[in-house]
Amino acid sequence: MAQTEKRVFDSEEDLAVSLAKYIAHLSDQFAKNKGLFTVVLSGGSLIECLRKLVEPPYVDSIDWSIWHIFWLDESAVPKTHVDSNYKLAYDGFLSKVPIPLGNVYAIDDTLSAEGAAEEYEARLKHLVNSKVIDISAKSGFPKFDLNLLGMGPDAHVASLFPGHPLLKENKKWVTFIKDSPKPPPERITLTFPVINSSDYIALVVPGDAQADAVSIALGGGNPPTADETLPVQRVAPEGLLTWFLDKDAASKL
Ligand SMILES: O=C1O[C@H](COP(=O)(O)O)[C@@H](O)[C@H](O)[C@H]1O
Repeated sequence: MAQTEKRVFDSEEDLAVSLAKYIAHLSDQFAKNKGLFTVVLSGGSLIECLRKLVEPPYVDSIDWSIWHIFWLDESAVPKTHVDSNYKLAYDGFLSKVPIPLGNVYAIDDTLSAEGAAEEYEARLKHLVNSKVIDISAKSGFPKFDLNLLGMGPDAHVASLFPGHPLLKENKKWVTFIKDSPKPPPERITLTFPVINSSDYIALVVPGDAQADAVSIALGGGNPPTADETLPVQRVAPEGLLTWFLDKDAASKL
C-alpha cells in the first residue's frame, strides 16, 4: 500500500495555494539533492490549479532551469487544437515560466496515436540513457520525480478509463487508445507501471463532479462493478501519494 496523505481545503483557491507551496518545496528539495526535477503534467482542471505557481513568490523563487516537463497523456490532435493537453499547459503554465525549451518534451502531434506512443516511449528511453529520467530499481520502469494527476468524474486518470483493457498494460511505458469514452477518441497515455513508479504523485481533484469517485477511492465505497477496480484505485506510487481535494470533491467522504 502506497504511503498516502489527504489534504482537504475550504475552497479551490486554497487548494491552488497549497499545491503551489507543495510543488515549490519539492522543486527546492530536488534542486539540492539531484539538480534536476522531472515533472509530469495532466491536462484538464490540473492546469488551472497550477495558477499560483506562476505568481510571486513562487515564480521568482523556483529554479526553473532544473525542470523537465513530460505529459501524462495527450489527445491525437495538433498542438493548436482546443483538445491538446500541450496547448492547455502552454497557455496556462509553460508560457509563464522560464523552463528551457529543450526541457519540454511534448508528445509528437504529427504522428498517428500509435506512432506517437512509440515515438514517446523511444524518447523516454533515450532520456533514461542520458540520465535525465531515473529508472525505478523496484519496477524497471521510468521513475519521474513528480506526477501531477487529475481525475475525471468516472475516476479515470491519464487516458486510462474504467473497464478498459489498457488498465492492465504491464509492459509498455507509453500506449494509445482509439476508443476513449471521453472525446477525443484517439489518445496517447503513460501506463500504470510508469505512473506508479513515480517518487511523488499529487492527485489534484477540485469540484463536486468527482465526489463519488473520491468517496470510493478514499472512503472504502464500492466501485460500480464489483469485479473491476476504478482506475484511480490503481494509483499507488513507490513514493508518496498526496490527494489535494476541495470541500466539494470531499463532500461524500
Ligand atoms: O481527459 C482527461 O481528463 C483527466 C481529468 O480531467 P479533469 O478536467 O476532470 O480534471 C485529465 O487528468 C487528463 O489529462 C485528460 O486527458
